[in-house]
Amino acid sequence: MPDREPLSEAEIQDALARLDGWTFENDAIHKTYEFDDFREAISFIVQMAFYAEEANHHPELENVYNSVTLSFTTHDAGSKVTDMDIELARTIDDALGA
Ligand SMILES: C[C@H](O)[C@H](O)[C@H]1CNC2=NC(N)=NC(=O)C2=N1
Repeated sequence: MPDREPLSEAEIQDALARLDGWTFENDAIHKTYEFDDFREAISFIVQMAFYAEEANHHPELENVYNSVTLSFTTHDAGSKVTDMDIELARTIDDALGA
C-alpha cells in the first residue's frame, strides 16, 4: 500500500521518469490527455473515476472538449506529492492505455 509521506523533488522526478507525460508543478503531478472527441474524454473520466474510487484517492480534473487534465496531490499529506499520487497515475495509465 503506498504511503502518504511527502516525496522529495528528486524522488518525484525519478518516479515521473518511469511514467509517460506527467509533470511536477506547484506540489502536484499533472497530465493532459487528448481524445478524439468529447464522448471519448468523458468516457475516460468515468473509467478513471472507478480507479480513483478504488484507491480512495482523487484528482483535480479539467475537461475542455476532447482534452482532460488530471492533477494529483495528497491532501492528507498537506497537499504534497506522495506515492499515492504516483501509484494512481501509473494505475490509470496502465489500465486505460492513455
Ligand atoms: C476521507 C477520505 O478517505 C480522504 O479525504 C481521502 C479522499 N481522497 C483523497 N484524494 C487525494 N488526492 N488526497 C487525499 O488526501 C485524499 N484523501
